[in-house]
Amino acid sequence: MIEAVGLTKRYGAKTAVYNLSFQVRPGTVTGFLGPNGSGKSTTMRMILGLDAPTSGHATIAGRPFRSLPNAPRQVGALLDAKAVHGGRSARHHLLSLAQLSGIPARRVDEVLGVVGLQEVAGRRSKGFSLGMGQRLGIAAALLGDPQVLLFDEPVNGLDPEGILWVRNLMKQLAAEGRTVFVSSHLMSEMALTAEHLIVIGRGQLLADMSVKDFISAHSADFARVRTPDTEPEQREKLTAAIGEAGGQVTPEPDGALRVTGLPLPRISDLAHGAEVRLWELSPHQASLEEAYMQMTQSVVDYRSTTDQRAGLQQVPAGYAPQGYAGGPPVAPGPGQPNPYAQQAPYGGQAPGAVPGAGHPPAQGQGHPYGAPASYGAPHPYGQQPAAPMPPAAPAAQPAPAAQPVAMPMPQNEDPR
Ligand SMILES: Nc1ncnc2c1ncn2[C@@H]1O[C@H](COP(=O)(O)OP(=O)(O)OP(=O)(O)O)[C@@H](O)[C@H]1O
Repeated sequence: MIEAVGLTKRYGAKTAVYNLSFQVRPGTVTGFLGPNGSGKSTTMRMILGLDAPTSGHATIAGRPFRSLPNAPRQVGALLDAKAVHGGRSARHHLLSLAQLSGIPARRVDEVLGVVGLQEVAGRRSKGFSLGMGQRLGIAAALLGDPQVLLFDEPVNGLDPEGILWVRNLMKQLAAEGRTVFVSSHLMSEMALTAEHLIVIGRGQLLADMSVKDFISAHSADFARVRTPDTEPEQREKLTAAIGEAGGQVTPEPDGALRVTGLPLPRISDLAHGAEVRLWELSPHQASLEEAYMQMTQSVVDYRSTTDQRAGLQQVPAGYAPQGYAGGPPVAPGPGQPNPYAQQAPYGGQAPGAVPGAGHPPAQGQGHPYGAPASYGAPHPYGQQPAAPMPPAAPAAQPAPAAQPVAMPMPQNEDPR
């Protein structure tokens, strides 16, 4: 189990984490959510003894990380996939970690197989893609077969197959009774992977509860209603009837109506009474993403503004068709000179060009990781769901936040 008690971290005037208390229990995947800069990585660093708390403490299995005997055999972590010596091959990177922790060398090939990197194990990791680096980081976390695992955005850069694999890996690790604490910004993925959530905003606890409870506590169920597309007056009649009956109607992008505040049979009766035909009337539960957005909208620090393209609205005559309203220059009208005439089309392929080194393999060719053992065949971390976990208590108060930082791996590197 991981436990944080009154964890607080200040960097000068900036409070990154404030009075954070929670437990991450074994046997379930616990998602760690929060907007950019909310303190997730800082919290994980404090749990792993990489940052000292300003006050409060964090323990793993009842002890601070730094006083755990042979910590790499008890705790595995992926914090920053780039924190590897780029000149070292994947195998050598893992071998050096194994040697430092007294882990047998044969375990290296096991974890290379689990993450699907056997084919590139001899390649220097500096040539690895983002996703390959993530896989190497996950391999390092699994090396000591630890009971407690922390993953900071493990699916970052992974392809859909890799994302599915990580999801199943996390669930399997939890089903084996391990403690799995994983941060992610991908809400749809979290909804499929985690059973329990710890949500923070501006360094403070916003929620500590099951995914199911979180969704029902922070969003409303709704009905989707669709009237015949060809008869907009039917839609208007139904909207009016629902409004008069106290329901709230929001148009959906696809033309349907989202109705809250009325049960489905009542909506059906109202439609019948207004002589409106229905093409759809279906119950819906809000997604984790909707619930998360609802809860965290007041603690988001970094918001985009509309791109006004100041000073770029006026495109020189002859460079844009009428009605052009910003964006990159476009092709000239007929009879006008084309300033890009000598350039190859963007993204296009010059006549006679052939794919060179670095192009992805064509369909049917081997995967660059050549990973039958991990991609297709069953591996030790299969597909069983994790066991459920009871909810714990929430708490909260606001505090400031700023820029995210890169994190080193909790291990000794040996740069050559
Ligand atoms: N070493 C540091 N010095 C100063 N400020 C820091 C340091 N590390 C983190 N911070 C600040 O602490 C806050 C929390 O950062 P942290 O990286 O923990 O957030 P996060 O939730 O992991 O963000 P993201 O989701 O973007 O990765 C940010 O405001 C960040 O700028």
